[in-house]
Amino acid sequence: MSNIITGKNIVKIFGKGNEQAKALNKVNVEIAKGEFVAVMGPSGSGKSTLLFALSGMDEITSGMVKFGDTELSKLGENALADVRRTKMGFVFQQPTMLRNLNLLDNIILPSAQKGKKDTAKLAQKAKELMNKAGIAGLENRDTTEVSGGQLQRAGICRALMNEPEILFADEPTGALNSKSAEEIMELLVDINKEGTAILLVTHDTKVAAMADRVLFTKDGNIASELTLQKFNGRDREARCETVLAGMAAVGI
Ligand SMILES: Nc1ncnc2c1ncn2[C@@H]1O[C@H](COP(=O)(O)OP(=O)(O)OP(=O)(O)O)[C@@H](O)[C@H]1O
Repeated sequence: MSNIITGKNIVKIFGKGNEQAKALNKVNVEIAKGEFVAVMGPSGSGKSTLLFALSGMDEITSGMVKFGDTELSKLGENALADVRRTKMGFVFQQPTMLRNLNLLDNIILPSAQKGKKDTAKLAQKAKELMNKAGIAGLENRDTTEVSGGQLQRAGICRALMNEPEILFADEPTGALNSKSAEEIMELLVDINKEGTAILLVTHDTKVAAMADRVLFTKDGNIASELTLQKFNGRDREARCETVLAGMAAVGI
């Protein structure tokens, strides 16, 4: 299977002189098209830095990141922004929404910014996604009038508006209770089944256990990885135990 993301010898150093921190130290990583990969590791081990490097959100110090056949560092700022906007989706722990817009408008806003697309079509698409995400009927709600889980689902709908090839998610369930976290994960599993690759950073074993593969980071590198069967809605406990054993094996 061909890769959607290929990272080779990625080094990321923050700061200068005595203040330098090597957040990534020669990381090699490949993500196949349609694959669901979770990243776990101790705080400060480089998980978010890796996600930012692989998505072209942050420049790397050395090494290479490819999206398909395109080397991200060779793209100009506008071309890189275009790849991110049209081929990648982003979900963070706290979705950033504009408070003076309702949920539907927040979902379509980034896609509407280009000014070329028909707003009615975008609204239709957003409604379809909201339906799929279980938040149909909340279109006109203010962002302060929905739960954290509903807001995160809206954030995921927004990330899917452009039908990305890969979704980058940094602790998408980190601010949610366990029931909402599970619902978000089920939504991500469904999205992945439809073909969108996912790279997800998490501290939660249950969340990582739904991925096809788990990368364990330690001291700025991938210390080990675990390949699981495609999640079929069953064997959650056994999968969690496998992930826990994987963590223990690398001492995290
Ligand atoms: N903007 C920055 N400036 C300086 N150092 C940074 C910056 N961002 C991250 N770092 C450092 O890089 C290392 C990796 O950070 P990163 O945020 O990737 O870790 P993480 O595994 O995602 O941690 P957490 O689980 O706590 O979110 C840490 O030592 C961190 O202090």
